[in-house]
Amino acid sequence: MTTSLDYQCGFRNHFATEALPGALPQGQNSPQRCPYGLYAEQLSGSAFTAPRHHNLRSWLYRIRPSVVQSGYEPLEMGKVATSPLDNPAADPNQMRWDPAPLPEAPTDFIDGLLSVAVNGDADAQRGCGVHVYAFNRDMVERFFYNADGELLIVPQQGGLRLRTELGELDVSGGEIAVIPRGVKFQVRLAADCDAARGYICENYGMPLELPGLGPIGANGLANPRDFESPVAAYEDREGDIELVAKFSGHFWTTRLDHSPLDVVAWHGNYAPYKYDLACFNTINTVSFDHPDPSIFTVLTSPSDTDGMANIDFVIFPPRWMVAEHTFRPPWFHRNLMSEFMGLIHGTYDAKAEGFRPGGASLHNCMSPHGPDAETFEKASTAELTPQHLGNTLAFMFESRYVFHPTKAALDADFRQRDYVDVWSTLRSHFDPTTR
Ligand SMILES: O=C(O)Cc1cc(O)ccc1O
Ligand SMILES: [Fe+2]
Repeated sequence: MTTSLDYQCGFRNHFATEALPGALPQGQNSPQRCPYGLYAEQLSGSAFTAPRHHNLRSWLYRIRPSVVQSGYEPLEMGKVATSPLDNPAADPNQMRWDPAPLPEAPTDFIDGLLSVAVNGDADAQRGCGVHVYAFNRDMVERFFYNADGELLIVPQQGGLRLRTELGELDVSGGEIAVIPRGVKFQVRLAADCDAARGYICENYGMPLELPGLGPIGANGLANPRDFESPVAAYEDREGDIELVAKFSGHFWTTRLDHSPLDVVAWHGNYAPYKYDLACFNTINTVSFDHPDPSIFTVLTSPSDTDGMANIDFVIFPPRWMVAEHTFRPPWFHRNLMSEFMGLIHGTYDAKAEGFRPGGASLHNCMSPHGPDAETFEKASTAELTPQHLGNTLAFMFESRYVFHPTKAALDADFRQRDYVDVWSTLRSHFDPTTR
């Protein structure tokens, strides 16, 4: 039996939490001596001088400071790629993949990572890596941190227990979690499952934030109070421990003689968080036409250009469809922004079949896409009564930077090489004599 976890609520609140009474220093960050003999350590997720609304840092009170580690050695991780690739291979073809198979051999979260597409430049802190994970073993004596970006984890199958320096989070299909850049953590399977699969957006750029709501007003879409961060939890454990780092596109490994999850208390606004996508307050048309999918933005990582996201995380949640005299599914389109999509469960309203839960699609900058032929025929003649689209949860990582699929993804036997055929039977219906 797993115990259910406590959380602190609110998006990026200035949290304060202690696992032992009085462990958190009061009134200052760096007392001459911290309670319980703890060490103080600041973890900065932004430049010290970032504007206040982008300034991210937490103070950690831990049993040993993070500097207590030995030297890092390179670790071969052939299936994980970072942008820019050595041989970038983006092309304008629409691409789609079936779900990555679950492993048969014992595989933990790190070994179960496979990169699908990457963009931007990790060292320049722009763009992202899109990965899928599939694993069947807990990380036990192994921990991980990522200096290249924050990790947006989108579970598709199976529950995860994320054990982080700042406390623990449980997430499963329909929820998401974000592990900030640099935070040490390990991933275990939820008690009731023996394998897990999902998607990861490794965001090299500005940390994800809630989108501005403009004329929507003060409420709606993802509401801040529905985000949950962990309470402090620590283990005082010695052993032969491995700490894996991803740094500048490469993996590195070092040994520790203790668990890095030794933070007894912390305060600040730089912390992991989770969010249940079912909490999303979906706003859509109640008159006509299919709005742009930006209306479904959960989180956004801005770039240096206003309105052009480094990454938008967008969902297509269960909702009512009520538009009158409208072709209701997504329209045919070409987009400056590049679109990577995944399906958490159910069916996506632009694709009658072929886009399977756990699968993925990539429609790069200006590559045409839209409803498949079967969806187009059905939706063009459907009776436009209010319809509840219940069994569906898709998402998109939309980016201003072109995605470069990895060689592994291009060569994967679960890639659908005939994807473009889903549109091949769309014929001309043009008749200049009939309106
Ligand atoms: O291409 C897609 O399926 C994603 C998408 C959905 C939608 O409702 C409108 C535009 C868009 O790019
Ligand atoms: Fe699209």
